[in-house]
Amino acid sequence: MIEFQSVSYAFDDVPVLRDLSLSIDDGEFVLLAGANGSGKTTLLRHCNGLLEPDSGEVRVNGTPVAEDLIAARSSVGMVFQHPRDQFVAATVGADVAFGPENLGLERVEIDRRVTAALEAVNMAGREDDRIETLSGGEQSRVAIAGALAMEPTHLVLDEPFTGLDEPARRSVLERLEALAADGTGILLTTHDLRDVCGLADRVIAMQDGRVAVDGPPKRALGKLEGLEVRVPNQ
Ligand SMILES: Nc1ncnc2c1ncn2[C@@H]1O[C@H](COP(=O)(O)OP(=O)(O)OP(=O)(O)O)[C@@H](O)[C@H]1O
Repeated sequence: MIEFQSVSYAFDDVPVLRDLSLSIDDGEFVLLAGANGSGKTTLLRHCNGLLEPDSGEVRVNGTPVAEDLIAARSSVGMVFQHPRDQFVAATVGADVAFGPENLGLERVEIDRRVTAALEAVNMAGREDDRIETLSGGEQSRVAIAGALAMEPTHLVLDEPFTGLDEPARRSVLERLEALAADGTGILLTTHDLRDVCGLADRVIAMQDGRVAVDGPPKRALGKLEGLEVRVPNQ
């Protein structure tokens, strides 16, 4: 479970998260929507301690993030908006292995995780491919594999569909659906709910650093007017 308890955060004295409380259950598939600048990315970056609240607390599986950064970073896999900026190695296998290597795991366990993570994103056997030669969709899936290799309880993705064409988008969506079905909690930001909200358990929309709407998609969709979110035709 990821819990935000009265979290406030400001960049240079400009409030971005305002007394925000929220909890995300294990296995829940949550869409985080809202206008540009409403605070979505800032919220995500609190989930594994990339940012720390000015006040309030974030807990992952019961432990305050600030108390145990390694536990938070192992439990919450993070996939950033531009996966290209996230890669640390030249080949797929080396990149996906990087996180487990940093946990100090045995080689055999690292290899097992890399194999499983690449299978989970439909990239099995592509360890030796150079990342620069992959398509955008394949790069997104490798970035997801890198997060999965940490065997997180939650996967947090910032606009994972940016720049992807329809087949790539579909492929990433299918992977996320399969992961959610296997019990991984998913939290993803998007401005466009049109083909994701069928997969989600819950839609949260932010406005000015606060939760403006929170509920199951059917209930939330009717309340999003004015929040700059594309919704399916109803
Ligand atoms: N590093 C930073 N320094 C100063 N201000 C920042 C920084 N990062 C974000 N902000 C500001 O914080 C506010 C919230 O930004 P954030 O990226 O969380 O919004 P968002 O909802 O993810 O937006 P988008 O949909 O455009 O990605 C914005 O006003 C932004 O300008």
